Amino acid sequence: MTRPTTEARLLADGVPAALSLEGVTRHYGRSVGVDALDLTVTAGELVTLIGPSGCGKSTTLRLAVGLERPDAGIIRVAGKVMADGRRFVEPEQRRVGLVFQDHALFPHLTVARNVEFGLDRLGRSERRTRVGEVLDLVRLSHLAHRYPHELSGGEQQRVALARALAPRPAVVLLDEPFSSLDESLRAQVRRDTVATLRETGTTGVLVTHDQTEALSVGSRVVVMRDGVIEQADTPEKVFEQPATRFVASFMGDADFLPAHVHRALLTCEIGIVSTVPGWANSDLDVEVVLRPHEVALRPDPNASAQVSAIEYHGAFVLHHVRLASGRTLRSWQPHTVRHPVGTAVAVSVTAGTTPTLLLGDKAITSPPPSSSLARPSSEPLPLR
Ligand SMILES: Nc1ncnc2c1ncn2[C@@H]1O[C@H](COP(=O)(O)OP(=O)(O)OP(=O)(O)O)[C@@H](O)[C@H]1O
Repeated sequence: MTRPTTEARLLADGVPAALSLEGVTRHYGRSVGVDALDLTVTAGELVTLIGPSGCGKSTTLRLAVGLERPDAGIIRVAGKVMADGRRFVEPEQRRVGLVFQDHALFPHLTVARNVEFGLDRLGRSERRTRVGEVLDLVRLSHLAHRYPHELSGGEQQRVALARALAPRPAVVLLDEPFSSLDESLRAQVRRDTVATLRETGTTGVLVTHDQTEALSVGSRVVVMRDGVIEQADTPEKVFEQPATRFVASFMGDADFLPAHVHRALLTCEIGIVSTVPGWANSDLDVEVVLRPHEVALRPDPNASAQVSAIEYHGAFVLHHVRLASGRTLRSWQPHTVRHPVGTAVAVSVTAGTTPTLLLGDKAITSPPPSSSLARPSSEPLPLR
């Protein structure tokens, strides 16, 4: 990712970014926590942070909240420097709220006292008013006098959110806040949490392991790997236009086939995939990324591809198809369609698909100069 300029750390109307990390590095001996990380979260954004275990998600949160000191780089909250080579602001002075996976409520304090905990700078009546406001916000006023062990997991999570929001932080960091909840509760608590953050215009950074959660919750998705950001983009771009091979395979299922672009026509083992506008004069070997929802199947006794496995997922059935080359593609089919293992199938790409092309491990959107044909052709023929 390119380093943000000073301007990029400001919103158009001059409001500073809620959180920015510039060139932030934190190593632990020989292992990399984060490495020269640049991340800017604008006020009101809800960013999801995702990546494989050990990629530096928690380190990023710990640095932002002040539980870690960076080896290098600058961390700002609401435009103010929290950490750089000289300064280090303690966590309680940062205006950064934190919600943990295990909620981390004080077991000996009631709900109201838990929420009141970070409000010691307010007078008693202001504290009470604020506690009432945030408990109303998370719809828990009626449980204000209960203790954490008298609450469900979802209610505990709402108390943790209320406690984080009470001091009006510039940004709330949520470290896998739903992962201790069972699946049916998780979706509801997630919806409530996102609604509360949006309703209050709170800036949030949410760490998750769950690709669907990252895509559905975030206004922007940040994909990390080995302490660096691979791609930070809208959910649609991260899924539909992954910047790298890693992002393509980490954010959803993806298969890769050797392919060729010649005069804007993209072909691979299964035939013509699509046209590639703007590549009229190109001749280049690439790889094409195909996701299972983009792959269509039709039984055809003369076809060389065969269904090699099927997985029933409820609403959809995932078909694994072995191509003549021995490579495998996957295809989602509706639950009413099940081609038994061994069925010969014709494989094609569903209409309207604009697949990602890879050159090495990077996606390419325009033809490299080296791919140019000596003799230019006219524009590509449209596909029928
Ligand atoms: N206190 C520490 N001492 C040594 N190494 C650490 C320490 N904290 C983190 N690391 C290392 O830094 C890297 C990033 O860790 P981090 O906890 O940020 O990853 P993560 O993306 O949050 O992983 P997970 O998804 O498993 O929680 C890992 O290689 C980890 O082993």
